[in-house]
This record gives sequence, structure tokens and C-alpha cells, in this order.
Amino acid sequence: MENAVKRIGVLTSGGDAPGMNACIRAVVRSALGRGIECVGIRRGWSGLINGDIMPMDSASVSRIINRGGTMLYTARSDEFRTEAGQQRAVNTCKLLGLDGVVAIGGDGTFRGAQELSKRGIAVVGIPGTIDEDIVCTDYTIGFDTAANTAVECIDRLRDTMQSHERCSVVEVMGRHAGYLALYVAMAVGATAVLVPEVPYDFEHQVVEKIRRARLGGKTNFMIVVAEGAASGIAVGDEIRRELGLDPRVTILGHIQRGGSPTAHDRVMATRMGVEAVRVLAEGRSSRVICYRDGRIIDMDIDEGLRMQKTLDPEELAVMETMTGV
Ligand SMILES: Nc1ncnc2c1ncn2[C@@H]1O[C@H](COP(=O)(O)OP(=O)(O)O)[C@@H](O)[C@H]1O
Ligand SMILES: O=P(O)(O)OC[C@H]1O[C@](O)(COP(=O)(O)O)[C@@H](O)[C@@H]1O
Ligand SMILES: [Mg+2]
Repeated sequence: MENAVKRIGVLTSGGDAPGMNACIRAVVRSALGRGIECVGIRRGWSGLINGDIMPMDSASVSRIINRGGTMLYTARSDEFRTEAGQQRAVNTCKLLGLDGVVAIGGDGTFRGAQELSKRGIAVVGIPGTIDEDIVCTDYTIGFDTAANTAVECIDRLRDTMQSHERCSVVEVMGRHAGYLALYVAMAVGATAVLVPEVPYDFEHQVVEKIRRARLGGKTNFMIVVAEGAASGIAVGDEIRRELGLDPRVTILGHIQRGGSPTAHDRVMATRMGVEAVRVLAEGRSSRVICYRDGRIIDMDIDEGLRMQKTLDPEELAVMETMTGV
């Protein structure tokens, strides 16, 4: 069975995430260790459509385990959403003699992987996104680094906010998901957090929290806003209007997506990369690598994408407790 797989491709797609390089390295080196050739596909699905490739050997992934970003570049491709684009990608796989593709990315990337596997190409997905919004896995590569970067930035803001007794509104990434915001808010001891999963209620989520903090003796306030919940600037304006404070708004933006990956991200990326190659080498397809209950496993992509995920109610309740006093 294992000998059937001779050559695979690896790509990164969607928003980049720290640890993607460590994952590429693991895919390439574990494939080589099995006698499988590995081809790098640049610029995600659009690279597969256009045959944008680079040869990968062991040396090609030297000195990248500690680097953020992705050496293969990443992209979002509208063409790949079309049947014609997907067929072109299939043709590239046939032309290059690829027996499988490892796609490192988020949920969108996995939907693309589904389409490709329906067309007969073996694909295994690895979750790489700072949003941690992939339903079937407890962890996505990049989350830990992004969270620690955001925490470090907010700690710096807190110093100056305390000195000036100000209110700070910090917008963190998460277009559709509040995992990062909630985690970071808990880690910095925020006064309030706004996430897209909870309907926006300024009075309850912001005014009451700031009031309680003030009555408890605080004179500086940290409001963490996931970009998908509200705009940090709009929240700042509302605080100024309704409470008479003079908040400073900081949008952390892409700062959160860069930087050297934490040890946790490097280790998870390495474990997931090795597992993806094992799954492909065993001749399996349409799988996604997941971290569940403390173990790395693989799951059917359709099944994985069908699962419903919401913010952990226990985490939300803890945050409510900590901001309610
Ligand atoms: N339903 C879909 N069908 C086919 N391809 C898709 C689909 N959704 C997303 N993709 C492809 O995956 C790419 C990355 O998805 P995106 O949502 O931008 O990032 P992420 O993978 O990080 O969630 C898209 O640009 C598109 O090429
Ligand atoms: O890089 P862009 O296009 O500005 O996208 C920003 C978005 O990408 C993310 O960083 C990651 O999202 P995806 O993994 O789904 O691409 C979001 O948190 C953020 O909203
Ligand atoms: Mg996504």
C-alpha cells in the first residue's frame, strides 16, 4: 500500500499562521523519510491551478522551523471556487504525477480540499489559522503564537492606560470567530470582551462591566473586541458618548499573524505534518488532521466540516464571572 504513493504536493492557503513553516518542514522531511518525493505548491489553490511549483528537498526546509509566515506564500483564490478552476487544479496534479496533496489552512481551504477529493485527488488538510475556528479540532496551528503576541501587546497598553487612568479598546482578529478574543481577554484580565458569537449588547456587555469595575475602585479599563463583533473605533465612540470617558482605540491587526511561532505551535505543526503524510502514505484521502482529547487523529473532511462549534460555554461563564465583580 505504502509504495503506491510516490509523490505528493504541499501548499498553504487562506490567512497565514505562525507555525505553517514548521508544518511544511515536517511534511517534507517525513515524506522523504518514507521515500516519497515532495513538491512545494506556491500561493495555495491558485498555485495548484497554475502549476506554480518548487522542488522540495531536506535542505529546502532548513532554518524555517522558527520563522513565521509561510515560505510557500499563501493566497485566496476565487477561481478555485469554480468547477473550471478545480478541474485545472486536477489537471496540474495529473501532469505532475501527484498522488496526493497536503493542504495547510483554515475551513475555506478544507472546503476546497473536499472539492478536489471529489474529483479523485487524495487530499489531507491540516488546520492552520490563528482563529482556531475549525470545528473538528481542539487546536489550530498559529493560535498560541497569535494569542501570546496579542497578550504581550495588551500588557504594554495596560501600562500606559494605568498611568493615565484611561479606557483602552483593543480590536483583535477574528472576522467570524471569537476564540482568540475570549482567550486573550481572559489572559489579560480584561474589563469586558465582545465576540461575534454573542449578540452585541452595549449596555450589558460594556457599560455595566465598566461601571462595576469603577465601583470596585478601578480607574482604567480594558475592552477587548473581536473584529467580527464590532469595530473597535465604533465601540470607542460609543463609550465616549455614553460614559464620558476618553478611550484610546488600538487595532492589533496583522501584527497578530506574524512572528516566530511558540514552542507549542512548532510542536503541534510538526506532529500534524507527520500525521498527514502517514495518512496519505496509507492511501487515504479526504481527511483532516485534528487534535482531539489530547491526541492527533484524522477525520473525514465532510464529517469534520459538518460539526457545529460554538464558544466553550464554560469559558464564557468564567469570563462573565471575572468581569462581573
Ligand atoms: N466552498 C469552497 N469551495 C471551493 N474552494 C473554496 C471554498 N471555500 C474556500 N475555498 C478556497 O479556499 C481558499 C481559502 O479559504 P479562506 O476562507 O479564504 O481561508 P481559510 O482556509 O484560512 O479559512 C479560498 O480562497 C478558496 O480558494
Ligand atoms: O489577511 P486578511 O485578508 O486581512 O484577513 C484577515 C482575516 O484573516 C484571519 O487572520 C484568519 O482567517 P482565515 O484563517 O479564515 O483566513 C482572520 O482572523 C482575519 O479576520
Ligand atoms: Mg477561515
